[in-house]
Amino acid sequence: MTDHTTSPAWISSSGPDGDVSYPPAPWAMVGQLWLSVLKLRTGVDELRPAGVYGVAFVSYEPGSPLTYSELLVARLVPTQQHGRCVSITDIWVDSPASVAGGRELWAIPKQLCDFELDTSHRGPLTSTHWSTSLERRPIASASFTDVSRAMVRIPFRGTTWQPGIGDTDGQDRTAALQGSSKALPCRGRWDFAADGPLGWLRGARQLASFRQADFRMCFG
Ligand SMILES: CC(=O)CC(=O)O
Repeated sequence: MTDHTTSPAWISSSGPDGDVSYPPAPWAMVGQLWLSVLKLRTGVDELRPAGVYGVAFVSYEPGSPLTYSELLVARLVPTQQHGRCVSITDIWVDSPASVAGGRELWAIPKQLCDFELDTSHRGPLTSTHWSTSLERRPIASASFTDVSRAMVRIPFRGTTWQPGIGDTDGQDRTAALQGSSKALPCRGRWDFAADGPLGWLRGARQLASFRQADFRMCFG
């Protein structure tokens, strides 16, 4: 994890994990993303109803203003102003600056956890294993094999909508995202710890997985 905090334009914050500074919006990020789409039969609460969810591991790499790992769960929600938006229900990163920036700029409810990432290449094939834990207790792990690096770059765009949180004084926030990546379906297998914060996804049916290799994204 590398936080570059020298620019005076960065925003200082006494975030939930101590004093940090983070870049102003938008964030121009580069990295790697692995996403699986799951169908949850039984809702958990108002924010997590039955339906289709995306669960992803992301590595924001050098070239990004903040570098960190991320685990997120999101679903599509209808909004009046922006149509269907991505809404993140659960998210962890390993950068206190990213926690503060995500929460204060966009109401993204980031928390901290620990990550392990292991990636290896054989020819065009990439094999990847991710795991996460919170105070040594597992949250989720996943393994993927993909050939996305061999794909041509294709554009993507979207909008996130987040319900208000304390860090935004209860105000909803939206953020535009757009970029490009080398994206293809891949093989993915997830395990959610039964007694962890994503245990509610254990029974969800996995529908498909995708890898976005070498993405470039402008967020916010
Ligand atoms: C730029 C971002 O905040 C994206 C994320 O970390 O989810």
